[in-house]
Amino acid sequence: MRTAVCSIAWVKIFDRLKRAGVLEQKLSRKLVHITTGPIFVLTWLFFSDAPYARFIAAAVPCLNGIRLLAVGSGLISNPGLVNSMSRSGDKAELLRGPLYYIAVLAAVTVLFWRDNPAGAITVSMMCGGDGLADIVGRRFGTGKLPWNSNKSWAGSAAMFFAGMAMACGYFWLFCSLGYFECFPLQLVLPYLAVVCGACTLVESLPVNSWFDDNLSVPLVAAGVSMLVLPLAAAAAHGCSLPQQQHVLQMLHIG
Ligand SMILES: Nc1ccn([C@@H]2O[C@H](COP(=O)(O)OP(=O)(O)OP(=O)(O)O)[C@@H](O)[C@H]2O)c(=O)n1
Ligand SMILES: C/C(=C\CO)CCC[C@H](C)CCC[C@H](C)CCCC(C)C
Repeated sequence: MRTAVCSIAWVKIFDRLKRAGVLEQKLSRKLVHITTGPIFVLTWLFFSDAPYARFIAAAVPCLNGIRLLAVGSGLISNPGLVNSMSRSGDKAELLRGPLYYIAVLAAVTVLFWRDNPAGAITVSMMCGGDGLADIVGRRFGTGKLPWNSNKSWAGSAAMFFAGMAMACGYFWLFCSLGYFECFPLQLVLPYLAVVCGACTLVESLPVNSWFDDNLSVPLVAAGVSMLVLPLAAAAAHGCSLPQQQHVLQMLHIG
């Protein structure tokens, strides 16, 4: 309940800052994008160990989703929310990017929760990575990517390193709190780099008009994490490359 109230208050704070002229619309929207997901992941730490805790936590994005559905479809009028969450001021936009974002938060909460790093990695790439790509790319993105003139090397580099830094932070935090097995960070880093690299590549493709970044990036982050994290675990337990391939075969991937 407290988290649900805080989520509304958090979005309102950015709306006020935008109205006061402290933040411009695009930046305010991106800061909401960058901060809400990662703060929500931190609230997971306040839940009990009960098996149903993840479902209670997932109620927060679900309630926000119902609110977006109601406003986006015109059932409820909330011009403030429409202005701060949409690019063009069109309420129907709430039913795309922002709704996908919330659906991803609900899905990773239920599917991965605190015991699978894939969840925190997915949120890191969708929020920290994709969000910073926009902020850095718009300001310093003069060198454009050869395969997409809308995206830049600076934006993609920011996405890769910001996503990776955030994922490492969560990895360290969740390990120190005993939610998943601690491996040396230098061992996990190459595997994490594969996940972040794949997400960065997908985000850079010129497919955004029909495949929203808030869907493509999390899908790739979760999928590749599930593929490489067992390998990282196997390597941490001293398995050789052939043994790691055996892990893949056991997962029906090799
Ligand atoms: N790898 C990237 C990603 C983004 N950008 C910059 O950030 C802007 C917005 O990118 P993006 O978020 O993909 O665009 P939209 O989907 O239109 O915006 P939003 O995510 O806010 O919906 C781009 O035009 C570009 O200037 C960039 O330079 N390099
Ligand atoms: C603008 C957004 C995405 C477009 O790319 C982000 C939309 C954010 C939502 C409207 C609010 C989401 C709230 C979270 C589910 C919970 C946050 C909890 C917390 C305590 C801040």
